[in-house]
Amino acid sequence: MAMAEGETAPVLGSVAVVGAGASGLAAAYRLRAAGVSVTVYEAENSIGGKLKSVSENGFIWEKGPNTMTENDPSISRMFDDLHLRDKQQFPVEQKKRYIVRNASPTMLPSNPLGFITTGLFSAQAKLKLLTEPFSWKRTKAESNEDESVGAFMERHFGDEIVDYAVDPFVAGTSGSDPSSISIRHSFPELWSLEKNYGSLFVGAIKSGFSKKKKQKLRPVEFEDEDSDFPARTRPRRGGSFSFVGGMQTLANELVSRIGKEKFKLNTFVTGLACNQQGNPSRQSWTVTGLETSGKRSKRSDKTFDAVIMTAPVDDVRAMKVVKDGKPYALDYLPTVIYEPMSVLITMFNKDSVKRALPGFGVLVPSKEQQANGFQTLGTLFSSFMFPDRAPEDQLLFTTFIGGSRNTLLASRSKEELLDITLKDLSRLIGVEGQPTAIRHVYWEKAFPRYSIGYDNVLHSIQKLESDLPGLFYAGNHRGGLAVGKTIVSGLDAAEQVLQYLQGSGGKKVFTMASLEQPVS
Ligand SMILES: Cc1cc2nc3c(=O)[nH]c(=O)nc-3n(C[C@H](O)[C@H](O)[C@H](O)COP(=O)(O)OP(=O)(O)OC[C@H]3O[C@@H](n4cnc5c(N)ncnc54)[C@H](O)[C@@H]3O)c2cc1C
Ligand SMILES: C=Cc1c2[nH]c(c1C)Cc1[nH]c(c(CCC(=O)O)c1C)Cc1[nH]c(c(C)c1CCC(=O)O)Cc1[nH]c(c(C)c1C=C)C2
Repeated sequence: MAMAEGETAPVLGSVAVVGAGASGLAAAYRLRAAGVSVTVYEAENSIGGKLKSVSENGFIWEKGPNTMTENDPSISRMFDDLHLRDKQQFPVEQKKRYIVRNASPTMLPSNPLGFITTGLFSAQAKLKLLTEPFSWKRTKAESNEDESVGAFMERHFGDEIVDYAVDPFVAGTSGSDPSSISIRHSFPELWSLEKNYGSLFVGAIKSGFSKKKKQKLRPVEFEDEDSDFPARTRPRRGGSFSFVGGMQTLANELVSRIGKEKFKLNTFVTGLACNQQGNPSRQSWTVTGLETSGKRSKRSDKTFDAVIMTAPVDDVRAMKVVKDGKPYALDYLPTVIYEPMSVLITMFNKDSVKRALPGFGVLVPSKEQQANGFQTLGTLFSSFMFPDRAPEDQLLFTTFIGGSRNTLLASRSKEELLDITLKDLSRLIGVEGQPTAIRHVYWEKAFPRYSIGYDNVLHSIQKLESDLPGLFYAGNHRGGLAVGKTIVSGLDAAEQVLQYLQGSGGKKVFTMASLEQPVS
């Protein structure tokens, strides 16, 4: 519909987004693109949530995520729209990853020949893996009840693969351990493979499991005269990546598109009120925020058509919610277990590291902690992955300590954690002497644990949304911990809000001439 000179596009509605992490920013970005007026509430003094890059003295290091993957077309569309392609940064070495075996970093095989020759697994373990289609145990397969990742994978591949592949992978992607997390919620694709095919091997082949992961990405759509591929068909680069300047660059690009003026920083949302009397209508939501500046706090109430909530479930439970004038109890929201994690950043002169390894990083299995006294979960070779993260003569490492395995270690002091880190790095990569600089970040609630019985959390979130029309939940408490998954979660919530504003699902809430303005 053409607009008269000077006429502004009709505001399609007003939405509050609580939380300026990856999911909240993605949701706000999508809503703005569709012409919705957004207000983003953020308790902290900065945006990004767990996305926090620090640039100082020639180093760039991450408090939270170091990399992400582009595992959904909606992320690709967002990157193209934000012109992020030329800011994407791929690690120098994607594949070289190490797992400690017999106290020594051993490269994880990345192809069939490597698998045959690797010293990471014994011949029996290799045989067990190769004969999985015939040897996997069906005990739990028929039942629908949940199962731990460890028990599931042990049924298919045996305990050595669990100890030296599954255990470090789980630690390195969630800070948890195979016996504590649910297969159905942590690796739903694997769970479905067993349901549909029994053997994971057979299922992966028949379902094109790995091909499907690659196909999810659209070919790149831009003219590039010196490309090897004809323009418009060049496949997207796979694997994990960061951005020039660190992961915070993604958050900053989203904020500049959304508009800084849409953000209320230092504003903790303490309460929500919805007044619909059973009939969702415009401006039926009131958000109460407590803005802190120095020692002073100021309460503010503002009304909206809908709310997207990305705060952790524990924070939501602490909020005061009123529905049609009566208190709405949130005590059905279950307590979520969170993995604590300390991140220790160390910088060294290059000549202090006698056996530097080329690659992504090294993971320490639980068995190696128990048998050989290691105490770290793993270390990213940050400046090897991204050489611009440290001055030419320095090396930057990111070490993770804690998680479900070493809960108490996570909250130790920087000095104690440095001592633990230096001991492990000395044995693994020949670090000598003291680092030139150290940084320490402690995340008390680094990751929600997708434990067995996590259905309770998911069902309670669904109840929250169905009891309170116009409230939509997004973030890493469902759909996955990865940055990419939380972005998709935020984009999905925005799509649901757009449908809600249009009044689909039976209840006509608002009529709009044109709902969606395509994301350019
Ligand atoms: C140390 C670490 C390393 C990681 N590494 C990786 C990695 O390499 N790759 C990867 O893909 N993922 C990684 N992750 C996971 C990923 O970073 C997170 O899962 C994801 O960023 C979470 O995004 P979110 O929007 O769900 O939540 P968050 O980023 O936690 O954002 C929620 C926001 O809500 C705000 N908030 C909470 N309560 C309120 C309130 N009442 N009012 C207002 N605001 C509120 C918070 O301040 C926060 O800013 C890592 C996470 C950590 C902690
Ligand atoms: C040693 C501990 C950790 C390391 N990174 C994290 C922890 C707890 C946090 C983390 N890293 C990734 C994710 C997203 C997981 C996902 O579902 O995609 C999270 C929450 C990325 C990642 N890290 C590793 C893998 C295999 C992935 C998935 C994406 C990719 O393949 O790159 C393994 C890994 N993590 C760490 C190291 C040192 C390492 C491998 C050597 C550190």
